Amino acid sequence: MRILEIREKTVSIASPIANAYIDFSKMTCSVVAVVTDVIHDGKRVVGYGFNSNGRYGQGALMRDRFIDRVLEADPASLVDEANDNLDPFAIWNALMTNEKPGGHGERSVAVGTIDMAVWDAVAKIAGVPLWRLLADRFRGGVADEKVWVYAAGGYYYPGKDHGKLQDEMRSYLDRGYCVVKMKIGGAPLKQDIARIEAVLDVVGEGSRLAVDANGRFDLETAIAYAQGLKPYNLFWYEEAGDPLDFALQAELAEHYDLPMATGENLFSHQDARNLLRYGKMRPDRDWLQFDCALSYGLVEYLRTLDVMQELGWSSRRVVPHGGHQMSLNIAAGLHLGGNESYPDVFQPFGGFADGIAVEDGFVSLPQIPGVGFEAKSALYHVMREVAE
Ligand SMILES: O=C([O-])CC(=O)C(=O)O
Ligand SMILES: [Mg+2]
Repeated sequence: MRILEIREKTVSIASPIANAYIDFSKMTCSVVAVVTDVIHDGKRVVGYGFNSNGRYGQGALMRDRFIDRVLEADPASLVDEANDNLDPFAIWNALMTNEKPGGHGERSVAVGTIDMAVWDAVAKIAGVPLWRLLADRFRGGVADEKVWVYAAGGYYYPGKDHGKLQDEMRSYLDRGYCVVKMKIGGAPLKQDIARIEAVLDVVGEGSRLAVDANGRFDLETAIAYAQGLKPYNLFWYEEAGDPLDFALQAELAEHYDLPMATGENLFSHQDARNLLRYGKMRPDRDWLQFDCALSYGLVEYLRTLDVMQELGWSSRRVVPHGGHQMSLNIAAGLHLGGNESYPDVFQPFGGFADGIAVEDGFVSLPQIPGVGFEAKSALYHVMREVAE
């Protein structure tokens, strides 16, 4: 059993939307195909992956060094004999050969995307959905049958008035979501408060609305927003300050005792550990948003979950960023708290399998082998082209 080829194609996910920090007018995303020599039911097993929005395509890094390290490794060293399958941990070690620690930069995105495709292949070779494989290998066979999801959107874009923002949020509720998320920090506080009130008119209660500042604020602004947001009792206040400014996060906790969330831009278990050690995040109410596709993949995610456990955090406090099916599988198989969803933006990479409806804020899982990409036809169409 061996990997024959790893292909990458960078595709556009450009759109006119903006958060408080970036616009997505030139956003791209890597799609990866890991082609194996395994034939199942007359068909070659190919694993697929893609990186989450917000970081750009990583084809150059993959071609410069990561892909060759896997292809040049002794194929026997990449096989897990006990499970008669490819070994994602050995493949991860091959990917990271001659990489120094620290300075995680964006190589974690390149590795995370390839790792996603490896796990897709591994679950396909095993003939089971990835969430089932993860529950069997790491959680004594117990998987969640459904996963809580929230609808992320509420971006800034030209001409988006309160009416359009309200229509967007109403359409998420109509599609079965109970909690929605909107951007803040791209307009002055007063205007953002008016946007929040407009959305609350639609969703009803603050407990059904999360807000995301995308790391825009300095401490003073973060505190001013905290004070402005407090009366609304929101679901969470996300990424107020720079993702690596743990002192800001810790200080903000002195001014805001309601739930906060962060972590989507921490790309390693060491960075996650620093957040939990120094950021004064509170395990009884705060949320962590580490995204495997950006942070060295599932092999590293298992380490991050271990770090959380060591520091007294339940895995139920993680709701990953990225709105992708890989995290949905991890959420169900490894007992996370839920998953982000982008019902409308970042298509065809956002959203879940065709025909799986959101009911009372929960989705069920695809039953096909692998991550489930083949059950989302618009996405699979893009992926298949990379393998062909
Ligand atoms: O706008 C973005 O970069 C995405 C984001 O922060 C999120 O989904 O939480
Ligand atoms: Mg965010």
